[in-house]
Amino acid sequence: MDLQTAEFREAQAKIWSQAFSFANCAALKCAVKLGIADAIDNHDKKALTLSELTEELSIKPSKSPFLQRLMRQLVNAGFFTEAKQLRDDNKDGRTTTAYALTPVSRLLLKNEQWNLRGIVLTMLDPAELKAWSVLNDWFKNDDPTAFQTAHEKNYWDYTAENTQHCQIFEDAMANDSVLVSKLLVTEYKFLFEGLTSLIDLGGSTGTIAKALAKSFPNLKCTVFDLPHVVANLESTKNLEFVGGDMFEKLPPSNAILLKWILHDWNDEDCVKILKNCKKAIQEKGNGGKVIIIDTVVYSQKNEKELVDLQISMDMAMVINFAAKERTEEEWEHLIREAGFSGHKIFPMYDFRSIIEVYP
Ligand SMILES: C[S@@+](CC[C@H](N)C(=O)[O-])C[C@H]1O[C@@H](n2cnc3c(N)ncnc32)[C@H](O)[C@@H]1O
Repeated sequence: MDLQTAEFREAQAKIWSQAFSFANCAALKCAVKLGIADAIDNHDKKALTLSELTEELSIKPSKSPFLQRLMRQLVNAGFFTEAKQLRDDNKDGRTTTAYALTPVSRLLLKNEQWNLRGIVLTMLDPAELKAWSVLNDWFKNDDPTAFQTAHEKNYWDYTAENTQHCQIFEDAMANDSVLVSKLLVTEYKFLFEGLTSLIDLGGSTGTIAKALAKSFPNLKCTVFDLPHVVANLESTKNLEFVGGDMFEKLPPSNAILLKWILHDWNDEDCVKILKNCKKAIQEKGNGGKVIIIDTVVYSQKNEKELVDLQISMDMAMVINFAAKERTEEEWEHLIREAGFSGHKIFPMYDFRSIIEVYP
């Protein structure tokens, strides 16, 4: 092998950089856990020097040089930026470097309504990473999922038994649902007009159902999720929480919303869930619909970052659930198999699409 060819250099550089690509993820998680974005944002100048950041984060002064290295990693990855500012102690105009937020790190702020802190903490939770780390073992054993190989339980049983994992998972779901709710009650309001009842199946702690119940006071919204998820959640005038199993009989309803549900299940289970939904809608009478919010893989062919993300999300579905993200053809097949008469796809926002399904 000729070590001097461009091809060889590129190949070995690619392996090195991929083997270290976890460093950006780990640094991002560390930034969330330390609260770096909030420390910067809470400061009057909206920028902090290394010594100020060391103090604000209560970091041991002896570790300050290492904090500088973490910040370099985070700046290099585009999470933060470096700004020049006048030194407080210097009257001759000398400047010092201070760290400031970028549009990316604004999404790590605790009080930012669109924050994605839960997504970062869930995807990089040790329980999730352990499942990725046993993927090779899983390919050679009989376990249903790599998550099962890692934890000897399926994802939902593990989450039910681990309060901390349950909490960060629910936070992650709520993170995404804030954005989706906003779009549903504005740009996609027409989907809900005329409906009298809706079940948000697997609706977690109800972020979307709450937004719909508020925007449509005459729509009776029900969040139907596993009993431990909805226990102790307070119902209001047109919003109620019901604990149960989506594979069992569902309450009759005009419409059923399935957001990020079907990608957690294999085709056979999806058909069971969809058939269950159809029964619940038909029992209510008057048409009705299922509204699926999920990924339609490769629908943004020209946007490499989104395609990369969808491929990685698909791997996460393999690892946790032996399930999948689906292409338009795969969605069509599922919907037909479940006995629905038709559907329409609306590309919603980045990697999210809405699929309106008619009984
Ligand atoms: C990926 S999360 C989606 C949550 C929510 N729809 C959202 O997008 O924010 C899947 C949800 O399905 C729920 N779930 C899993 N198995 C279930 C079952 N057998 N019956 C009812 N809900 C279930 C989980 O508790 C979880 O809240």
